[in-house]
Amino acid sequence: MSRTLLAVDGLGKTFASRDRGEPVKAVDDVSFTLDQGETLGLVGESGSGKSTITRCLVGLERPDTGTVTYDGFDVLRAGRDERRRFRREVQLVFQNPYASLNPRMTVEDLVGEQLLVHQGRRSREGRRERVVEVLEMVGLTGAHLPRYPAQFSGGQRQRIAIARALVSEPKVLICDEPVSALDVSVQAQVINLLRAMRRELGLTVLFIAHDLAVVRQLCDRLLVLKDGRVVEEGSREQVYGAPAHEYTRALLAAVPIPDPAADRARRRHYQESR
Ligand SMILES: Nc1ncnc2c1ncn2[C@@H]1O[C@H](COP(=O)(O)OP(=O)(O)OP(=O)(O)O)[C@@H](O)[C@H]1O
Repeated sequence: MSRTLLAVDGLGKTFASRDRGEPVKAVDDVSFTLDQGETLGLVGESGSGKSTITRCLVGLERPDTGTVTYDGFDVLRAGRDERRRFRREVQLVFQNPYASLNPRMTVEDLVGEQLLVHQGRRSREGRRERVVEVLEMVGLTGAHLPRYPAQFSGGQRQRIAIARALVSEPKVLICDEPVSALDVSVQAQVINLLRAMRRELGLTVLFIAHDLAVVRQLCDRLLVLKDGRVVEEGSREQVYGAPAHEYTRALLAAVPIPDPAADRARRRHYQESR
């Protein structure tokens, strides 16, 4: 039986309105679990509450209600040691690699900093060795160590951000729209990298996105959010094959989703008709 690594129960967050109108219920009684080894997609349009959930999960926002449990302990009320463990084992990859990487730091320092924070015992040489190892895992090399973020393309910067997240050997990766700031041609490369990392490192992934075509390529299970509430939850096959909620059907209708089975059937039909 699979083991639950992260559990969110009854999460709620209301903000005072930015324009002095009605308060905004950004997250409304959201519950879900993330099992070890699985990739769960959190999807919904802009404003559906995805970022607020992520921010509550990693402690950047304090929820009004609910609990977040990681590997058996209550994250929001954890002691120092448990909080440190959570910060090491649960890593984030953000949407925008242009904003998330400090432009004044070299690749060696950007990635190595995470080792200092989480595993301070290593020597400078030991850190460099591990940084090179993880750069090679994401398709970069030791030659990139002295370079600055501005010397890289968007896709390469996201590889650096992924290396930074992976260097402390996390168990869970939370990816908040990790490819939506990238060109479509580069998106596929980064998705393939994430897929390979997940397989090779046995990672558990929470993948947040508004693009259902991207989510389909990666996720085993999906949670569809609307106005801060979960309106649909199911396996990839269920949600894409037979969406139960009107809102999910509308989301699916709005994006061209590649469907290999339908493409094969169309090709067969074409060949047979010739
Ligand atoms: N600090 C804040 N103050 C007031 N309202 C906020 C705040 N943060 C978020 N909201 C509101 O909460 C709702 C959910 O926002 P959130 O950013 O979580 O959605 P999202 O699905 O991540 O959208 P996006 O994809 O655009 O980031 C929105 O209506 C947003 O305007």
